[in-house]
Amino acid sequence: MKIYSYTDLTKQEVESICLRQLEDDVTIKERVKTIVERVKAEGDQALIDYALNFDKVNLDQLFIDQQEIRNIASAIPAGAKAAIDTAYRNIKAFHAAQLYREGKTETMPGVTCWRETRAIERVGLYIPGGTAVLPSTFLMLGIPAVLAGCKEIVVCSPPQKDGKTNCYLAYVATLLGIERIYLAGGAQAVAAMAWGTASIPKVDKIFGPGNRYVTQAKQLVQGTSMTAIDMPAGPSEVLVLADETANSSYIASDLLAQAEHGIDSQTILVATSSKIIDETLAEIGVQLKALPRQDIAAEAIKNSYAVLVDNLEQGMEFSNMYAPEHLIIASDKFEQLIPLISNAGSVFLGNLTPESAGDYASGTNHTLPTSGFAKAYSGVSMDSFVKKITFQHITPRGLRKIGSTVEVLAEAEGLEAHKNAITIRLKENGHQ
Ligand SMILES: NC(=O)c1ccc[n+]([C@@H]2O[C@H](COP(=O)([O-])OP(=O)(O)OC[C@H]3O[C@@H](n4cnc5c(N)ncnc54)[C@H](O)[C@@H]3O)[C@@H](O)[C@H]2O)c1
Ligand SMILES: N[C@H](CO)Cc1c[nH]c[nH+]1
Ligand SMILES: [Zn+2]
Repeated sequence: MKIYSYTDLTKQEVESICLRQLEDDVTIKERVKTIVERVKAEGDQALIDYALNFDKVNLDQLFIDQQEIRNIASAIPAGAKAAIDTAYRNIKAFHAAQLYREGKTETMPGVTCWRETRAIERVGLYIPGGTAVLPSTFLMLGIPAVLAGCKEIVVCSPPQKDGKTNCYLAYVATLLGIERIYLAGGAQAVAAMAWGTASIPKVDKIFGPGNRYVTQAKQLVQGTSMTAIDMPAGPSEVLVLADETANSSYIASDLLAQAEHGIDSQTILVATSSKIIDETLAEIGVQLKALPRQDIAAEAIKNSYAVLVDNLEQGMEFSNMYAPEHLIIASDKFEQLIPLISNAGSVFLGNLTPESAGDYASGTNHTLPTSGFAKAYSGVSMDSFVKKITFQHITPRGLRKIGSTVEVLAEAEGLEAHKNAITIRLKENGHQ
């Protein structure tokens, strides 16, 4: 882990840290373009070939059906079933609370405007399954999709070694009432959902996190097919902002939790003293040894940073520039920092609030913007699965009230037909 002093960094150095530019980004872009083009041209056959190539699985069918999902789900251990049930309830409660009906506004007497919500009809959920299968992501995407009332929910996840999916994912499918899981991963799954293949239906919007291939593919299909995406939700990131009230063992555990996702995870420690940084690095060394995925985590930590700041406010200034997917404020003084947060995907307050709680079970969504996109995007929520359609209605009184305003503005823009759409109505209704 490289250690910097914030005050010694030049503006360019800060910008370069915030860029998270990884060396082979260009190669990934080219590889993804080839994969996407091939799926578009060859459909299912390309998916079968890529499953063999990347996932080392020979597939004779690209999905598992409801009966098979039920069979696989029945093997889930009781403890895991109970934990998934609890997470399901909490995530559902938090998302259901986001469902509210807006009122109507009378902008002028007789001119009424309002919005109504409609579900996006066909949604595609990508559930990562490369280095780890993530049933938690299935909950995070499936619960709001079902609550929103999406008619068709297409689920893709990489095939596992036995050419199927695991019991945790299958159990979540039964909870959500999803009857089919498509066995496709990576950029090829994203391309399949964007254009459709003989087996996998085309969708209107693709959701879900994934590695750099998945994230790049989502960004590519967004610009080239009639498919929207939730946001770029790539390799996991955490920024821990710590002061002397923090516990270095906890900080180390939070950094390692995201580091174990993949070697390109970004784990940043911003601390108000070098003592915290030194103690955390020592703790990381100790805790790493006990991790089954220590090689992955060690590599991610090696590529990460610690930044020494003068105080928490300066730390927030850096954090806002970095715009982390997850921000943990490891300080008892978190209350006073909340108003200073302008860019972050999801925030974890105080020393007893680990990111893992939000990753799995507290209720908030863990599908969040990475790579600095937290400056402009929100994480997945109920809003992601719906469109808001505006409506308006004008009465005779309203027409009289608003008529001349529209006529004058249309004339100012030189758009006579626009003006006439008002004038003709005013005349017919005897007002001019
Ligand atoms: N931002 C978020 O909200 C969020 C949430 C959860 C997970 N994540 C991230 O999701 C990622 C999951 O990654 P993963 O790899 O475990 O699973 P994944 O499902 O995203 O990717 C696996 C697929 O990648 C493809 N692939 C692998 N190597 C390839 C290569 N050399 N060329 C082309 N394609 C290749 C394969 O098709 C494979 O099936 C992690 O980086 C994790 O940090 C992010
Ligand atoms: N930390 C991930 C989001 O970046 C979500 C996750 C799923 N499982 C464990 N963690
Ligand atoms: Zn995580």
